[in-house]
Amino acid sequence: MIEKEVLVEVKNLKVVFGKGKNKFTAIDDVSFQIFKGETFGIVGESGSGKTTIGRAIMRINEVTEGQILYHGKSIQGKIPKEWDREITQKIQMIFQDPMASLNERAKVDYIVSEGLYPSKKYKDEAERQQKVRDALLNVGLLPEFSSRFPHEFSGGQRQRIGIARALVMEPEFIIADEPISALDVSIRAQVLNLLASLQQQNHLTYLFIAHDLSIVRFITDRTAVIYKGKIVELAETEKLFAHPLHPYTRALLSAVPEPNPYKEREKVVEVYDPSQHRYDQHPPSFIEIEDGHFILANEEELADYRILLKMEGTK
Ligand SMILES: Nc1ncnc2c1ncn2[C@@H]1O[C@H](COP(=O)(O)OP(=O)(O)OP(=O)(O)O)[C@@H](O)[C@H]1O
Repeated sequence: MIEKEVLVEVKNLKVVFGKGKNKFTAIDDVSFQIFKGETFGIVGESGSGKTTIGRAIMRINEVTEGQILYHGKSIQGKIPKEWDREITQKIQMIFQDPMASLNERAKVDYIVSEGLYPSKKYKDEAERQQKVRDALLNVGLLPEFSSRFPHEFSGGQRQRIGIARALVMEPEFIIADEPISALDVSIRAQVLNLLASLQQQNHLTYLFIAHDLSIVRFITDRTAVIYKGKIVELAETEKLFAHPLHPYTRALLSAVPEPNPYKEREKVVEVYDPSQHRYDQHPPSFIEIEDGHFILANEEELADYRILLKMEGTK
């Protein structure tokens, strides 16, 4: 087996918002690794905690318990200044809504440079401007656009500006939080293809957050399925789609429209009922059921899943 280099490791992450009666556990004991060069997907319905995980890695959301490691080193709490600067540069985020995430009063030049200014990654003004021009070109925009304001652009172009803002930092790891879901259906594929080619050119690693399974299937290598703050299943994307084990994953997948209209009629949409698990007496843990395939289950369920896997394997 090829040894995979772990770039990001999230260990037993817990994020709790609020205090006292308003306390809300948004992320509960979540663990996963992201390998260098891959696209790792997190998929789940609205409010399941996808963005909270991304924001915890970006150090926007505070970690209540657990650890986040980058290249094996902690990125939380009190860390050396040099390391802080390095991860601020290397980890970038692309946001969901390009209409809301760009400063309307600033020109593109300033928006794209925002991360550059404190990073000291350029020696003079000419070099900074050159970096902005290169970033714009890399995302398929004209360098002259740097003197315009966000309102002069379409949704797709604005998202390209958001991508340029991340790219100009020469990142290694990009968290893309539903980067195309706010865009017109007609331009989604262009932006996805742009992200894919930038990954190739710049050897990037992506954490791709989405609720749309067909996009996840298209772009990710491995996928984690999240339900109410817990990852219920994680596997190579093709495997997950071919042999989903957890009832929540099965329900999610059963709701995806089939490309073949004749097959659609035969398809049974499964409904997930969380009360089917008897976790009061036998709590679950996140277990590797086969190589690289993890599932949230207790002992009893695990035995059932093993049988299911064997049956699917012999089909
Ligand atoms: N700063 C906060 N304070 C209190 N609750 C929060 C905060 N941020 C997020 N939450 C709550 O945590 C839960 C998870 O939110 P999160 O945004 O991570 O979900 P999501 O899966 O990304 O959903 P969406 O697809 O709608 O963005 C939600 O119930 C949300 O209301």
